[in-house]
Amino acid sequence: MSIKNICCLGAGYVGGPTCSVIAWKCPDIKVTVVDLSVERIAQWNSEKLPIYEPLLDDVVKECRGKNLFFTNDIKTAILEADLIFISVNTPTKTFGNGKGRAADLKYVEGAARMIADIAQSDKIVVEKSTVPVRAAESIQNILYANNKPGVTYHILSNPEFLAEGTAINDLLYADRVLIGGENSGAIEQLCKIYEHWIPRKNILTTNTWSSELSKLAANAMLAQRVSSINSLSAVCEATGADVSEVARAVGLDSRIGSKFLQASIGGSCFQKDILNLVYICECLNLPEVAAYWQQVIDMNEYQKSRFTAKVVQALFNTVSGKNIALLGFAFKKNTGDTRESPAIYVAKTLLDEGATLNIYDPKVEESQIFKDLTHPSICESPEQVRKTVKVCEDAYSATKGTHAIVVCTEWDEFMVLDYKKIYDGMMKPAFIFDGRKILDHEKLLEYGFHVQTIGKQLRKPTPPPRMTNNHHV
Ligand SMILES: NC(=O)C1=CN([C@@H]2O[C@H](COP(=O)(O)OP(=O)(O)OC[C@H]3O[C@@H](n4cnc5c(N)ncnc54)[C@H](O)[C@@H]3O)[C@@H](O)[C@H]2O)C=CC1
Ligand SMILES: O=C(O)[C@H]1O[C@H](OP(=O)(O)OP(=O)(O)OC[C@H]2O[C@@H](n3ccc(=O)[nH]c3=O)[C@H](O)[C@@H]2O)[C@H](O)[C@@H](O)[C@@H]1O
Repeated sequence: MSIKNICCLGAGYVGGPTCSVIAWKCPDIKVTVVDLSVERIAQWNSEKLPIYEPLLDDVVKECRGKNLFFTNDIKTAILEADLIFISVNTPTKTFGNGKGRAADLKYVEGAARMIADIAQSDKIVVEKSTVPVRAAESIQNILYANNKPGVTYHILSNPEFLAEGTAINDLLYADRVLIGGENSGAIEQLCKIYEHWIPRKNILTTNTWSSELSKLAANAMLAQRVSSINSLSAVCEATGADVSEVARAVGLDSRIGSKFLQASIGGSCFQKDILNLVYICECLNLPEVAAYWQQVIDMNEYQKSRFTAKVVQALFNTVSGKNIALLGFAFKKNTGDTRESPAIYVAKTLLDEGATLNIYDPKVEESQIFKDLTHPSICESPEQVRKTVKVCEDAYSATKGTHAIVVCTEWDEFMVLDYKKIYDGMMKPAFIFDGRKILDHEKLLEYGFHVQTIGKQLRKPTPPPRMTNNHHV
């Protein structure tokens, strides 16, 4: 038997792009993506997709209505499917045991219960969400606790390694696809799907627990590199070394490699997975291992707070009553996702210090910015946030009349702005804080900006020419 019908539970940043690519590459397979959210499914069926991801629109347009469907009819989709991906969210728990660290598996459990309630025939159930090691065991227990006679489930782990902003390319040209499981027949069926476009040598099969742990390990090691270079950026600022030069020199060692060595104001999505890894290590009574990975998270937090403290300090230790422009709100370029975005931290700190903010991001909706900044964990007074934050249409209107600019996301368009024009429209002295190291700092200094960035000391701006008698007309 080969797979003819796929259902994906969860139409998010993973379920949507992954299933769109599967549908595109496997025209003989019907792919149905379902979600509990009526609004999200309506967006997937509209002209404006619920997530921004380069190339995604093209792939969806190519397949939607042919062999790719988005629906809230979860029941029919599960009944028809031979294979079901669980791609639901696994956020950090906000309550009870493991609060603030453990992954909240309620959505995974909910998905497993739905399958158990609805399924009438054999299913391959594929865990695509990022989960703690041995989560597949819990899924299996739920499925078999409600077992109907004659229905067999095979549970596989198939973690996703795509990064937002490059999801389609990551899916099309994956370094590897990882499939963990115990049933060789089920593994083979999933391999066959990927083999439509991924060379067999790049499809790795392991036992279930190795697969689950490899996902957390990959994210932990990526995060560790970012934390390592960020820690060195502080040393650079204190010594006169330049972190970009250090990263280049270090990265040319083929054992180290040059990717993922970009110092910045701090990372994102990683955080929930490393927190989860730390929690698992503690539960396994491995405190030294837990402390090791905790330090990776702590360094990320330190980087955010260090950068924001520098902003306040440079602005004469007070931002109260000052108007500051935040360029970028997404956690990285080419996505509208703001989950764990360092911009939220920067905005919160500046608002707490009494600043007013103008925020501009090319892809984050105004409603999302206010949702993030008025979240109870961020602010006590949503009214106050609404009074002190303005979401702007473009970078020029956001920066006009402000005392300072903070670049929070590395959007390409921020590199090519007319900074002379921006400087002229700002209060003086005009400050710019490049949290992503994307701007031409020497040019900015020439225009008269006070410039600060990560991992590099910059000289003072050239002072304006002194007035002499010759200048009087
Ligand atoms: N965002 C990313 O770049 C990556 C995320 N992951 C992992 O993939 C998983 C999903 O992440 P995202 O897609 O970003 O989350 P998301 O929050 O964008 O999407 C999850 C969707 O699942 C839906 N959902 C929850 N319970 C459901 C149920 N029982 N039936 C149907 N739909 C249900 C939610 O309504 C939501 O729309 C997480 O475990 C995440 O850690 C893995 C690799 C990359
Ligand atoms: O499991 C996940 O959620 C995904 O997490 C990351 O993907 P993502 O968070 O989308 O984006 P990254 O490109 O990894 O960036 C994460 C953060 O680190 C920052 N970063 C990244 C690289 C770098 O060199 N420096 C740096 O500061 C980015 O700006 C961003 O804020 C991983 O790269 C994916 O492989 C993984 O599938």
